[in-house]
Amino acid sequence: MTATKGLEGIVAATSSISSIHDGVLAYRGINIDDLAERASFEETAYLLWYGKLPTQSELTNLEQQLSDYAAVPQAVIDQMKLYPANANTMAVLRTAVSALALYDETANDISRDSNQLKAIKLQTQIPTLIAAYARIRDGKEPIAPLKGVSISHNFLYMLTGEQPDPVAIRALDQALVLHADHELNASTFSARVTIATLSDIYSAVTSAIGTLKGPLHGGANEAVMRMLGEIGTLEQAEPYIQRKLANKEKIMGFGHRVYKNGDPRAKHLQKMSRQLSLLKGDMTLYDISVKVDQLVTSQKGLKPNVDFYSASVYTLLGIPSDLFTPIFAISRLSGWTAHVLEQLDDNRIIRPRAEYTGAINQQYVPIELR
Ligand SMILES: CC(=O)SCCNC(=O)CCNC(=O)[C@H](O)C(C)(C)COP(=O)(O)OP(=O)(O)OC[C@H]1O[C@@H](n2cnc3c(N)ncnc32)[C@H](O)[C@@H]1OP(=O)(O)O
Ligand SMILES: O=C([O-])CC(=O)C(=O)O
Repeated sequence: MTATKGLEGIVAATSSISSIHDGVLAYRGINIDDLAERASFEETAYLLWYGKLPTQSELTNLEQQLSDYAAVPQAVIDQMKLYPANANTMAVLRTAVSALALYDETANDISRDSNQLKAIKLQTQIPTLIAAYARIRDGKEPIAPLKGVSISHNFLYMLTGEQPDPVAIRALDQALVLHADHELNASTFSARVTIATLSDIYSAVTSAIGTLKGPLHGGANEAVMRMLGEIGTLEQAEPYIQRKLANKEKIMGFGHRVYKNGDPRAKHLQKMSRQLSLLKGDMTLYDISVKVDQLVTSQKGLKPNVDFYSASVYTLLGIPSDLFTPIFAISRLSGWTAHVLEQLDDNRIIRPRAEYTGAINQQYVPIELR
């Protein structure tokens, strides 16, 4: 038995949800480029869950459910008020999603219908939790979700209490479409491992949130913004990147296990970042991002991944950086739960082997002789 470090190149599941072939990402066979330009996030979530694009009445029905279930139990909001003020926002989300399970009598029902309904509820409650926490930690009262608006609209509204700009709603919605699913990425794998033990969907999503949090995965978008902030000016970009590369430090938002010629999602986020900068009349953040992109691409041959330009997009939307990875979770919840449903449709516990590299034939030594 020989282990492959990081399971690189190992095919660990069959799936009909999303595919990556020759650098092209597709959800249920539809190219992400088409979806990013034309689909709403709600349509995309429907596509991932049900395997086809919704008709108008199917979409209206899903939107109605998302609107109906957006509120979260008051007890969970009250608990969030007791969390330490300096808590990590992904840790808060992980804890709050776990707490949601305690207030759902159907939490342990893993039938398909019940899990599908819980996926819809989680899809709309997670934005409510994140927005509520963002206000609580700023000493403000959470704002109740609006009825009859999209997830992107509601999230931006619940953060500020103001009606968001349609351009901001569209930008966030497109970002959510782009992040919704990505084959067997680390957090989705976590979700599948958890549900494959016949645990429950809340446990699977909690595992996935904990996995997405890491800076080698979803946590990279927040780390990108930290880096762009440290760089500060266009002139500083080159010396900063040279220093990092000379110290063999990783540049966050670059590189990918699966894409070696570039992440097909990055160009959409770059375009969005440019458009938002033009609208703002301030190109600084975009120009620094492009400079870093050029430097890392030319000097390391590494291309930006989905996390790189999403950092400037969210910042230009006025979103604080500790909410970037939670926003990724809002989107990826659709993919995680689609994978949970798929895993349970044809389940087998996921239990690979390890290549043992430790000592062998050791004797037990009594404690007084050690
Ligand atoms: C949504 C997402 O999860 S997208 C990924 C988000 N993560 C990041 O942006 C973090 C930065 N990137 C990375 O750490 C990696 O590229 C990962 C985690 C995405 C992929 O990791 P792996 O497939 O294991 O690639 P690995 O780390 O082996 O990289 C291969 C080589 O490129 C180097 N490399 C990879 N990414 C980077 C980077 N961002 N900066 C500098 N060097 C890098 C590695 O150091 C390694 O060099 P070596 O062969 O000299 O040791
Ligand atoms: O697939 C991966 O390894 C990481 C990624 O890009 C994602 O989860 O969107």
